[in-house]
Amino acid sequence: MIATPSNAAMIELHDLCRDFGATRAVDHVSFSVPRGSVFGYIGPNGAGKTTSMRILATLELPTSGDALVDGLSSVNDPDRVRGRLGFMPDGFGTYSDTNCIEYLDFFARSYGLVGRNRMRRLRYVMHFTGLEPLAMKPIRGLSKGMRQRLCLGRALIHDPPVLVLDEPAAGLDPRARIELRQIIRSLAAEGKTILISSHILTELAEMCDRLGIIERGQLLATGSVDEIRQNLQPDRQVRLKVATNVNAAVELLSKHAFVHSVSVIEHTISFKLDGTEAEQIAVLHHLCDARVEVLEYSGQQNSLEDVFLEITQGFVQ
Ligand SMILES: Nc1ncnc2c1ncn2[C@@H]1O[C@H](COP(=O)(O)OP(=O)(O)OP(=O)(O)O)[C@@H](O)[C@H]1O
Repeated sequence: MIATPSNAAMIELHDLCRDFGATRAVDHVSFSVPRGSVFGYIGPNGAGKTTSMRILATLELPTSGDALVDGLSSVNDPDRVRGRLGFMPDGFGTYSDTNCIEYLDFFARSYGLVGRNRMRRLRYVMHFTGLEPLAMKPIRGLSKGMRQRLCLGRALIHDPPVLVLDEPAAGLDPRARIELRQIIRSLAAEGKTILISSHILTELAEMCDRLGIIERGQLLATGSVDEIRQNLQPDRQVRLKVATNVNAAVELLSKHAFVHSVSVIEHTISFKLDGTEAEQIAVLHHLCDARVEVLEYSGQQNSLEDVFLEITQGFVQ
């Protein structure tokens, strides 16, 4: 068997389209996710996240384009894709009378795990998800957070290299959300490649290496949080508060070609910088060298909510 290179793309969407009648749910979407990284798929209701994830998970066929897992087409090679991918859907199954261990064992058997290997995987997944104390508890008695852990356990049971998680943080309380973030990061550290969706950018920003923002089936932006923010807001807004001599500070700032839109209110000067972070630091050095008494010097960025609102337009389909 030829080993996949360590930085190879484990998830690839190639010009993926899916129509439902007149609705184009996924509209020429392409992106890739390298091994061991976490890609956040963010978009409002009806954006096309679930449809693209279901295509990757072989539960839906694309109208055109392809979705690859570890280089295998989910259209042409669905059986081998299923062996390499764990899917956590946004809804739970209908097995509420079974207990946790029975539920996981059912899926372990469905994936063809047998003998010691099955028991080993069951033990590992119960331990990893923290469900050991609840092994015998019926699913209907589980909290939302514990159900999500069980559903993640089900996606992990056959030890797939790729995980596709559809809104796993939905409805979780803050503690459960932090725990989920830790679980996701430790899975990525183990080398798993993860595609995870949400409506909310702030919910995923910290746990993802890269993000894709989708609306009405179209991918509107991709990159790290900083890249997306930088593309949207190339100018840095800086706020400077000085103890004395505001005019000297303003004069000094105006000597920098990349400083513009300077405004002053009492001892506070606001300006825009179209330079890099290093240039922002150079401006501060210049002020200090000229003995301007700086009380505050801070760069201001759009909040993640602002970034999301700026990219999306609020269309729902
Ligand atoms: N089986 C289907 N039949 C008809 N239309 C569908 C079907 N599945 C999805 N759609 C439509 O495709 C579009 C994308 O839906 P999808 O569920 O992929 O979005 P989503 O981003 O996952 O939304 P949500 O966050 O609300 O789950 C929506 O307009 C939806 O109504």
